Amino acid sequence: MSLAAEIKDLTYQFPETEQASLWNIDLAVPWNTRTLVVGSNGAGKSTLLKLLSGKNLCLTGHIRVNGLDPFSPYSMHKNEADECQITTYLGTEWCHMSFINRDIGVQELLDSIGFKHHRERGETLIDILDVNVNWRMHRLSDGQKRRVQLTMGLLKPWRLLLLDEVTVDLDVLARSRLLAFLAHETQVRRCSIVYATHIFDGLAEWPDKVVHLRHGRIVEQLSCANDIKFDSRAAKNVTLDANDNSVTIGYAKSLHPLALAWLTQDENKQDTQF
Ligand SMILES: Nc1ncnc2c1ncn2[C@@H]1O[C@H](COP(=O)(O)OP(=O)(O)OP(=O)(O)O)[C@@H](O)[C@H]1O
Repeated sequence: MSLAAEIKDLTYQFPETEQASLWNIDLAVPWNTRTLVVGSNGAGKSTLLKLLSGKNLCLTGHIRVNGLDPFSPYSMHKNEADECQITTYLGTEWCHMSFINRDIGVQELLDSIGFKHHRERGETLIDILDVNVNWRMHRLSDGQKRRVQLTMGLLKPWRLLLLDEVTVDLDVLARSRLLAFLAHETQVRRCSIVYATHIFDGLAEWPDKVVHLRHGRIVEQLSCANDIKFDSRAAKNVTLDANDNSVTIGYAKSLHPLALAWLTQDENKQDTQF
């Protein structure tokens, strides 16, 4: 099978709405790749990811994940031959689930979803996301809850990971480590990631492809290797070349490197100061 996901001529309209949220979408997601989806609020990013995850039924167009219709009950969870889930969708809806605010321990939650079968992955994630298994959910900050969500959501390996703006309340250090872990996953095993976000710090070299959604339509698809150049001497922040569809990005002012350095220092000082 040559593609992790494939969408052809997909138009999607929610029931009881007057116009479609996605129009004529064509997208190919090869194996071992990372695709970043960029677009304004309401552009259709979540709708696209939910269709790929099989949460919504698509009646027009063609959509396949791991070669199967994601809405079919056969394709949803397990790949018969291995321990992988076909898709994992992680979105912000998790915050509204009732158990998030219950007096329940993190280890108990992890055990309930099969931590002992995926102990090595689980321990790596706990480490990366700096989760304390003795935490009680009802006493956590939003960012700590998000770390638990990600540890739980990423515990079982997947074939296609759909990330719907779930790094928004992670600190820069946790986010940077998570992005590195995810990139590594796509390099060492057969899987791919589609990630919709509004936060671009630390993502310059992360994706293979950047997809621009505007009002439900894909208006640009850039290959990071072929179409995007970073040039610190460029006169403008961004130059879009209409002839060959390429982009040159100049020096971008950002406090991200400073925040990353400070949090790394904070972590090293934690043990000695307290
Ligand atoms: N359940 C729903 N019922 C009807 N319309 C919906 C529903 N969910 C989303 N829409 C509409 O579909 C369009 C795309 O919404 P979507 O949530 O995919 O945008 P998005 O790009 O993820 O936005 P954001 O950046 O704000 O999360 C919007 O016009 C929205 O109003």
